[in-house]
Amino acid sequence: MNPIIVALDGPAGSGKSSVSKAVARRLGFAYLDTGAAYRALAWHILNNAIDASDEAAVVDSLRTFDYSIGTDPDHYFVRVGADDITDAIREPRVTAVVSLIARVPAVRVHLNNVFRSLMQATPKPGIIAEGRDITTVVAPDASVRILLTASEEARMARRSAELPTETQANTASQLRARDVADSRVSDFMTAADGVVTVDSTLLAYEETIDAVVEVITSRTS
Ligand SMILES: Nc1ncnc2c1ncn2[C@@H]1O[C@H](COP(=O)(O)OP(=O)(O)O)[C@@H](O)[C@H]1O
Ligand SMILES: Nc1ccn([C@@H]2O[C@H](COP(=O)(O)OP(=O)(O)O)[C@@H](O)[C@H]2O)c(=O)n1
Repeated sequence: MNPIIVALDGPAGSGKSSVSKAVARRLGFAYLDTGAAYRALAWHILNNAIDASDEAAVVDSLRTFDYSIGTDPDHYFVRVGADDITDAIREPRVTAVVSLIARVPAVRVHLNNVFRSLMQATPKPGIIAEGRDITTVVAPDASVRILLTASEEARMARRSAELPTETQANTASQLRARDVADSRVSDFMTAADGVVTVDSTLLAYEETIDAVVEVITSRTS
């Protein structure tokens, strides 16, 4: 049987990764972090000293991009070849170049095919895939489509709490710049037709999980 697909989009720091992972655990679903693939490609490019602004070189680097990701929420990992880069892809040097490579159309086409294969191959009854364009481009026919939002202030406070070595001002300006760059590629600030918005600004973390689970169960049972 085809797995139930849940598509979830939103801006940086809205809670996509942490909430999707927790929701997947609760429902016995798999979890697909699509941003990790863009981050892994950015890491691969830095690792091979390729200029991230050179589109042709970025596209060429896909030939040697041997990517794998864990979709079990309890065994999450990100690898390129034999390198485990689960933590390395969160480093600010990777975050700083990821939007540059994510704007390249051939990169998006390549990764979207990877995402669709991973979703179809899940051994679980469902999979929750999160990113920027899952509800609109990667899986517009998903059974459930959600936009997870939060005010810019809340998102910045959350990201700052995760990156204690960075100054708050640095984290905020990087997050803002990335949202601006990313929103030129995908519209993840407004819900497309049929997409349910969950605003987490005034919700506690557990309440956000409950709200997303409620949207999914009300549409799949
Ligand atoms: N109400 C909330 N909803 C979602 N996340 C929250 C909430 N309150 C605090 N957080 C925290 O904010 C952070 C959001 O980060 P993350 O899940 O990586 O977001 P994204 O994947 O959208 O960038 C996590 O550390 C999460 O625990
Ligand atoms: N579906 C997606 C997911 C991520 N991305 C890109 O990948 C980057 C990292 O995504 P992420 O989800 O890990 O970022 P955070 O929101 O967790 O900070 C984004 O800034 C986008 O440039 C994308 O273009 N499309």
